[in-house]
Amino acid sequence: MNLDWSPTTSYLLYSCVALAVTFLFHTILSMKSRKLNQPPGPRGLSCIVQLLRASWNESVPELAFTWAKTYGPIMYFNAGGTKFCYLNTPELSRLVLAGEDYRALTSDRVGNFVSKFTWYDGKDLFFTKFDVIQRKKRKLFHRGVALYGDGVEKFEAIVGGELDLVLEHLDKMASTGQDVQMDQVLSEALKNILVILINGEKPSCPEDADAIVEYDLAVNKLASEDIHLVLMAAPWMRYLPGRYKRACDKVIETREKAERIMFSKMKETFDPKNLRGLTDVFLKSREEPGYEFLKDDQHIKGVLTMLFFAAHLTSRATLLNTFLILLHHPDVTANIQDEIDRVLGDRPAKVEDRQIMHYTEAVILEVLRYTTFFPLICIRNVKTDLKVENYDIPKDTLIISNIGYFHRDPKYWDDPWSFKPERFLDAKGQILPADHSVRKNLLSFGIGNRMCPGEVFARSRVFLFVTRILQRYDVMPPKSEPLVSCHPDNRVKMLVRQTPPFRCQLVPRGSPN
Ligand code: HEM
Repeated sequence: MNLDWSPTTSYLLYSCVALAVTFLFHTILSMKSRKLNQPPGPRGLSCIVQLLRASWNESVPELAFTWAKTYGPIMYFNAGGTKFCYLNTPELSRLVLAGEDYRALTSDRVGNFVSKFTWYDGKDLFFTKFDVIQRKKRKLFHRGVALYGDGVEKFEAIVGGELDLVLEHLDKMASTGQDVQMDQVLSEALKNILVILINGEKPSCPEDADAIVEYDLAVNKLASEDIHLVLMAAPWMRYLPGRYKRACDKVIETREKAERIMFSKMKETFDPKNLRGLTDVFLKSREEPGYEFLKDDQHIKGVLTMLFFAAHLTSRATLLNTFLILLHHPDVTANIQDEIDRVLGDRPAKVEDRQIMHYTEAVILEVLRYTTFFPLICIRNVKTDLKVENYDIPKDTLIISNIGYFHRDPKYWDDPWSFKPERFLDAKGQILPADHSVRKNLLSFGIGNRMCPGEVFARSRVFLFVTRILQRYDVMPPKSEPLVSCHPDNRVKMLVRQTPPFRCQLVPRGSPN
């Protein structure tokens, strides 16, 4: 047999051996803590091999799903020195992440390789402790987004403006009778709205929004399981030529431009009497007592670029999943259109209409459950040793809520792999209240002190998009290609899983076809 020891083969072999040794070393070190009554879970070499294989194939959530079936409601394992505890039920997620006895101990996140590398050693808003600085940043986020009072009107105007452009674009395409590339048209509007939220104004040219998206995709690649799990255990891998170094280099390469657009350009034209968007809110606040830490530009840059990361692909996934699912469920589309005709007639929806358009709201909740495109969430760090259900969870374990598993567990959801908005409605067709047991089992936005602060923004925006587009068009499968499957397995695998590109036909409502 002729073995060809090319540089790539040697590199791969070297990397695999080095990684296996690193993981094994940490696992042996962790054996001494075995005396504790830790929750069940995979152990030893088999755990490492399965994890390495899954991270290579970007299928850690699938592995977590299988393990949850094997090990039950709570599981624990050690991956190369990082201790993980997965909560595989909504009850345990609520208890450990938000319960009175636990939440003070489980509200921290810690910097990991991605946050340290990308956001100046953890000067962001996500991978941080729940300390005074974090709470102040969250407060400024709410002040800047201001989805209350006049803020709602401003939000409706921004989204409405972008939707006008979307409809103009769609009208042109629909009039040619050609299929519409839905993901492209909607993504464009979504990213513009985020840039407006951050800067207070539209990107000065399309390339600016694209540059931010390019940076965002680079960070997502670095944060994806296949890369970051390995870099967490073996940070030195970033210096070796190959996929890990490439991922790190891409972040550095794209960061400068994104920060120039979101921060430096705004700083140059900042006027404290005329606050345009979130960047200005942060710039102004650094003059307030208690907010001096913001005089370090890296804190503001870290928050802004991290916000784009938190908001962009999650919103994109929700909106595109909604349309892809509607294409497969014409009955659901017809029900939404009935509700639009009954409640709105020809006027565009307002955010407050969410409270009376129960069916549309139920569809959005079911999209979040059925697709669960962000399957492993929360990622909190345990502050001290914990006892959960008689099990010992050591200090510094990472707690993860495995919503990818329990959002599809038949114990909580009847026929979980079917799309059924009715599960969120009562017998009178009213949306179940947020404290209803069914709603409480849906944890797409997390729970507790670190729950997603962008939930209202995200759900309101999807609502405005869906109602406006379905008010105008019937959406139908494409003529030029088979309809892409809407099954959650058929997704582009990354940290926040995305629909594959898809087309559809848009036919103006009421026109003969
Ligand atoms: C459907 C869309 C979205 C989903 C599913 C989602 C989901 C999540 C989840 C699961 C977390 C972690 C929560 C926890 O640990 O308990 C989170 C955190 C966060 N999200 Fe969202 N998110 C979405 C949209 C947004 C948007 C639009 C924004 C901003 C405008 C945003 C900003 C944030 C921030 C800043 C955090 C970190 C909060 C903290 O650590 O204190 N998200 N999100």
